Amino acid sequence: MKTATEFDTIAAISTPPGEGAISIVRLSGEEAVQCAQKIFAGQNLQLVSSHTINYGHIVDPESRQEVDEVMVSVMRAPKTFTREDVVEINCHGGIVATNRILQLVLSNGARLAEPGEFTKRAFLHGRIDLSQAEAVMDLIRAKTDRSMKVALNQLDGNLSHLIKNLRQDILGVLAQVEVNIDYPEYDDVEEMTTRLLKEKALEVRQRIKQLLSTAKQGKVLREGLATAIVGRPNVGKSSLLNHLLHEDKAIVTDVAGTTRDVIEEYVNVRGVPLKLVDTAGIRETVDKVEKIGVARSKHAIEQADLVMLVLNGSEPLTNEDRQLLKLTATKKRIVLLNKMDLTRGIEVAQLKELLQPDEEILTTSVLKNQGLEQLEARIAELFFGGIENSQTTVMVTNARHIALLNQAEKALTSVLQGISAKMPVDLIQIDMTNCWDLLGEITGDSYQDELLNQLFSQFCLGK
Ligand SMILES: Nc1nc2c(c(=O)[nH]1)N(C=O)[C@@H](CNc1ccc(C(=O)N[C@@H](CCC(=O)O)C(=O)O)cc1)CN2
Ligand SMILES: Nc1nc2c(ncn2[C@@H]2O[C@H](COP(=O)(O)OP(=O)(O)OP(=O)(O)O)[C@@H](O)[C@H]2O)c(=O)[nH]1
Ligand SMILES: [Mg+2]
Repeated sequence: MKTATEFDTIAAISTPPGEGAISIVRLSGEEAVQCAQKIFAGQNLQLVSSHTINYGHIVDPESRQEVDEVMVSVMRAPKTFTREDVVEINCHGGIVATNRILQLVLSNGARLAEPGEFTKRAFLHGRIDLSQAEAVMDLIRAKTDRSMKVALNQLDGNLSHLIKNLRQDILGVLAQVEVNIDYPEYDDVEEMTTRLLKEKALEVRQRIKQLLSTAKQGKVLREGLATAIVGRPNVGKSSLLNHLLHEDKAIVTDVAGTTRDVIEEYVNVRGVPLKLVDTAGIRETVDKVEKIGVARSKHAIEQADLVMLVLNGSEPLTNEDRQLLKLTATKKRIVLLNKMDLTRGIEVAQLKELLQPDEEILTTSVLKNQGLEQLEARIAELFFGGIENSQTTVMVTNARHIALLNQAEKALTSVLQGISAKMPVDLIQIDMTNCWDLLGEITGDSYQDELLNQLFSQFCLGK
């Protein structure tokens, strides 16, 4: 068998598997048009203008059997997704027709594309850089409008521009340092040179730190804000979870201690991705199973980005409530007075003394569906209040980028340490150059084949 190369004409089904209105079999490479022409009855695809879509039929050249009625797009290099000749066969979306067309293409000069190979070619041919290629995948996987915007922003090259500018700056300084060393014009050239390096290292490190701070927000966008619903037994925690989920996921009864284990669910509240964790009510308990649940609730509080502390508004504050208030005091939290449909039994003034001075209390009745709009608004406010507008700011969301930025930051710290320790300039230069290299790995200005293989293998087939 011939080994696969980056020069082969590749083909894959680019639409999701299964039944659909239309499916696309995509080809890319030098022989894409010729290959499609062999199985196409209609216009001569080798003669049609580029970027046209052409009606016709797919015919098996061996059996002369008609396979499907199709529309075929012909897009010639270089203005294409891969910068190679691209042909897209738009067929009827059945599994059989689509697979047969793929088989025909494969027996007429194309080989099956590896996952992500189309996008890999777009990268190898310089249409997009590595961070943009990674954004393509993020875009497909995006679960909310917000994370979609962040990915699109990265696909548009905004992170790339930022990184490229930083690298340009570093390169400028490195060049200046070379000149100073080779042609010392002044006596204090040594001092001038280190000052230059120091200024630039500080400036770039500041910008890297700023980028890294967006990573935290990005993690929330991707993974959801870990939100623990806590409170003593029977206050309505599971009812609240069910309300936010719009389904009866957790068992709700009037028996205290109903929830025994931690329940985790993902919801989207006004564009905020929440990873909701319903916990067992916390109280001093003798029941062994419940005890374990309580320990897990405490753990859930520790892990949470946000805590919703539910109190029963119809009863006086208990010791458990006070303990929970204490346990969650340092957390970002929303305090809910639930069961407001019943007569009020809680002393609000007393409760207020246990809260932060500016902390609001939300009154709700999950049973009567009251006060829950305000809760949703509060969640959105807490979340977006801490997040900069991602349409204008670049956000770093990718683990590989974060790791490289952290390393680049360390390299700059070494530069600064070297300067304070009065190390020779050429040693300091090494750290600075290292930083330049590390940043280059984000955009793929320098990369190893192994990385490419690993990255693109995570893509969908046909992408
Ligand atoms: N049918 C179809 N739809 C698709 C894609 C595709 O490949 N085929 N895409 C793929 O995933 C996405 C669109 N992305 C694309 C990005 C660049 C180019 C492209 O041809 N770029 C050229 C020329 C641009 C121009 O004409 O101005 C270039 O950048 O040189 C095409 C598609 C989503 N929709
Ligand atoms: N009157 C009133 N009853 C409510 C309200 N919210 C929940 N309940 C009721 O309170 C009882 C307990 O609700 P759950 O949601 O199971 O409470 P929980 O906090 O999950 O309880 P545990 O799992 O035992 O810790 C159920 O009978 C609910 O219908 C409310 O706003 N008003
Ligand atoms: Mg419960």
